[in-house]
Amino acid sequence: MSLLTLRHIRRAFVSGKNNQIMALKDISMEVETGDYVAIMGESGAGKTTLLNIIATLDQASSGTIILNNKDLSQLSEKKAAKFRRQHLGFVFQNFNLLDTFSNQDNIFLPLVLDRQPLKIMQQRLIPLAQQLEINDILNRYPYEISGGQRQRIAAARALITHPQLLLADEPTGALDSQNSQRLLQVFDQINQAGQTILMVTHSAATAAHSRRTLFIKDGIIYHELFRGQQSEADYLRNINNSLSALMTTGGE
Ligand SMILES: Nc1ncnc2c1ncn2[C@@H]1O[C@H](COP(=O)(O)OP(=O)(O)OP(=O)(O)O)[C@@H](O)[C@H]1O
Repeated sequence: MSLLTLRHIRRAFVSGKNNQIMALKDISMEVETGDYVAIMGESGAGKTTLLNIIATLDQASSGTIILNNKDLSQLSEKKAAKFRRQHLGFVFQNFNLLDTFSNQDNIFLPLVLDRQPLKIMQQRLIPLAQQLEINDILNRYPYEISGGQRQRIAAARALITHPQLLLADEPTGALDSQNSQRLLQVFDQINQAGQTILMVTHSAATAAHSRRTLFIKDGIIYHELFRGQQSEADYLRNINNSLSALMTTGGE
């Protein structure tokens, strides 16, 4: 079943006097429930713009975006905020945790904003804390823990709402390889358990955990790779080959 549908998404930015930048030119794509999609492309290709539009943090200049039969192009800012909280989970490169809240309170925040009872929050935290190995640091503060631990707290905050779609923008960008692997193993596990994931990354090794990779160039989807039955190593090699072709040829 298609969870997310984008049709002819365009996004223009005006910079300076009469200078228009077409960050997204014509993006159409579908994401099925249970899919794990990586989005790659050079700096300035339009990846973050695309993710922000899917996240309802930005609006397309034209085109439609439908998540679970709901047209997101028409949402007011207030409705979009509620929609984000209830249906989307976010993991960012820089964690975006609040230093004045304990790690546990950071994780609870989306449910607090949604006025969920404490009992529900505590029940949902138990399996997540175990899976993400964060039990020992729940009562500490974000500034008292390592980058890898911070990203696992951020992942718990994203997942505690049981989002229909997990959106990740460079989730391993600030992590060393060991912590990247640890986070990606969790992503693998939750995807195998049915969580749909859409992730922007510069890292081919990170993208090699996905089920398919979309390559964006100059605001369009330029190429797509499916993992299928390939080993992670073969998929990684193909992603690297596609990236080289993307950067050197500049065309088909
Ligand atoms: N608010 C904005 N105002 C003007 N131009 C913008 C704005 N945001 C993005 N752009 C332009 O849109 C294009 C796409 O930017 P975007 O941030 O989506 O690229 P990206 O692929 O995520 O790049 P990176 O990998 O460097 O993060 C770029 O040319 C960028 O300069």
